[in-house]
Amino acid sequence: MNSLHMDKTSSEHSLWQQFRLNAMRLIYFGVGLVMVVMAAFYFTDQKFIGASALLLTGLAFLVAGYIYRDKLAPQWLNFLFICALGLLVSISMRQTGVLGVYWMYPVLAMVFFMFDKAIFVLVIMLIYALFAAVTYWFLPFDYAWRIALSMLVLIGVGAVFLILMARLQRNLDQATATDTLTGCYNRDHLADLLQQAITKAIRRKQPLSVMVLDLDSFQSVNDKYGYMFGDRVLQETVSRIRQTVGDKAIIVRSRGAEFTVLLAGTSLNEAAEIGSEVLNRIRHEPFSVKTMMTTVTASAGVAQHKPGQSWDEVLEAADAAMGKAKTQGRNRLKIAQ
Ligand SMILES: Nc1nc2c(ncn2[C@@H]2O[C@H](COP(=O)(O)OP(=O)(O)OP(=O)(O)O)[C@@H](O)[C@H]2O)c(=O)[nH]1
Repeated sequence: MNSLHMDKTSSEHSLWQQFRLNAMRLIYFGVGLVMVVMAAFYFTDQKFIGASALLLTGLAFLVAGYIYRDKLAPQWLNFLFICALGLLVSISMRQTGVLGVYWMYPVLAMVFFMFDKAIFVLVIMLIYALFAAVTYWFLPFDYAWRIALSMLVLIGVGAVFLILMARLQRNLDQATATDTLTGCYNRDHLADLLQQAITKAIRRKQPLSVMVLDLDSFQSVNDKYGYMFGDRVLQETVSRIRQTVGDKAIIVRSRGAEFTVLLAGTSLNEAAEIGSEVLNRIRHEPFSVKTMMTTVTASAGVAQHKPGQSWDEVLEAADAAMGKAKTQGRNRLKIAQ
């Protein structure tokens, strides 16, 4: 039966979010250290105002790096940091001319890691507009247009990188969501899928039922005919479930020979009918591979999501009904009350 410890959503495991977290740690500590070192140079040159500005910003980065070493910092804080860096680079351009340009590129690159998708485009456009304007004001036009163009190239490369990362994440999600033997979803995604199905059902004011189905005495099938034969039985079971519930229903392999089926738009009575049909398809048609053939039965439990119920409560209800079917002799369906 299900053990209900699947509470982390897939987005928390997102490769890109992990990557961002590591990159941000590096950025906070790296930028902080560089600024403190530069502040020391400015102090020795007796440029006290510049040195203080660098020191304060550098310390702010180091403190943020310490506070947000395990989680992403809020977007407003990153926005403040980017504004501060933008300002410092602009002042540096004004004072040192073309030498200040060198700092523009790392600042632009940081924006790619600092902001969520929703506001990233806005921030990168703002910071690009600022740097393009500053370059135009403080440098000859011949320099300015080349620098503005090279910054655009950097942004373009960064954008391609982001798109490739998103694609990689999508492929990875797909691969990790699928059970390689049967092609259904694997149990890691059960919590997310069920939660999404509940949210959708509430929004559409439609019923949602859950069926938990477990093959009976599957160990003896493995023992008698071998693991490979058992594998074929599992694959064939999924195909028989699919023939009954259709392509759109979500089937999750929740354990060895146990499947959880999410039946959107389906009332408890309809779910019971569907469940009985699936059990019939399994029990009446023998499973065969080459010369080996056997009949298999299954036990199932169905439950309908009730208002206010959480995903694990409805799953537990269907699971308990399936457990009852097992204890009452297997090869039957039970309805959760
Ligand atoms: N062939 C095959 N067997 C598997 C796989 N994963 C788990 N199993 C087997 O599935 C069986 C599951 O057994 P259980 O559900 O615990 O018990 P059961 O023998 O089915 O008995 P009941 O569930 O009580 O009716 C175990 O023997 C596992 O070795 C798999 O990927 N392929």
